[in-house]
Amino acid sequence: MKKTRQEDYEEIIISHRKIEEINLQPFIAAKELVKDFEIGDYIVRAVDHLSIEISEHEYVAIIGSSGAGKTTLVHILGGLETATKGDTFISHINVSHMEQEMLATFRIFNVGIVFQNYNLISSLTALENIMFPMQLCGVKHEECESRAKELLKIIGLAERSEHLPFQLSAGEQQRVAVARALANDPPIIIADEPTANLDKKNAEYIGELFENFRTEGKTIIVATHDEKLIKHAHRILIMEEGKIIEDKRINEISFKKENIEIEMEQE
Ligand SMILES: Nc1ncnc2c1ncn2[C@@H]1O[C@H](COP(=O)(O)OP(=O)(O)OP(=O)(O)O)[C@@H](O)[C@H]1O
Repeated sequence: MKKTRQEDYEEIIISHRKIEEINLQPFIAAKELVKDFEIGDYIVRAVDHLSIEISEHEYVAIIGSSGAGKTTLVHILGGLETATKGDTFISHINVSHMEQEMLATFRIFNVGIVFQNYNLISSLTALENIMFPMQLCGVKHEECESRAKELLKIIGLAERSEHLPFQLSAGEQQRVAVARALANDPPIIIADEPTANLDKKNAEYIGELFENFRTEGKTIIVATHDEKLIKHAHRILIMEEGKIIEDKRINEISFKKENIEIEMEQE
């Protein structure tokens, strides 16, 4: 359906502001999502008529076997990917039909993203990588630098600000990526297997950082197999073949958590 000029205008306003500032609570909802990938004549259905609601300040871990659709779902919920069918609402704003450029702007203010492979810009130092999202938002250089330095301190890498990604270990690179995700202080953090390439100590550290962000009020959605992240979650979604087959709040699962850990260790 063609949008009216007013709707276009509202989208532009919304995409350039933080959802908190327009007085809407961070809240994510997906309705009847379907995501198909077409490879020639072959269609892979990665997400299959999936609906979910996530409240603000929830820490949600999405688990499930390889190919279950976790990455695809996290990407759609974070506005990184669009669904083939269905709607995604971030704080009541339907982002499913937003134009790519606007969606990118909306994301940069509202969603911090952490990838498995860090995705740092190799020619920029740790400090510059963290400054980058703020620069995209038009924040003044001094302000970007001071916030980036503050974030480097939080992640314990204040001394490494001038180092390029290749001069940092995997764990350090991921910490920089986490700091970058926080640069614009977004209300939502999404992460896709953020500890997959890290050793136990670094994975624990990322788990603790996420736990801190949760207590600060961020909404966190993480696709993971890692118990060190899952143990901090309020809610666990188990996916299979593009569907959520179990949706458990932490108080329901606390006594069953060991089972989940055992299952995962056996994988
Ligand atoms: N870009 C793509 N093109 C084609 N098929 C894709 C694409 N991305 C994902 N898929 C397919 O969609 C399904 C779900 O993939 P997805 O990466 O979301 O699963 P996952 O649960 O995250 O798996 P893993 O734990 O191995 O990362 C898989 O069958 C995968 O092959």
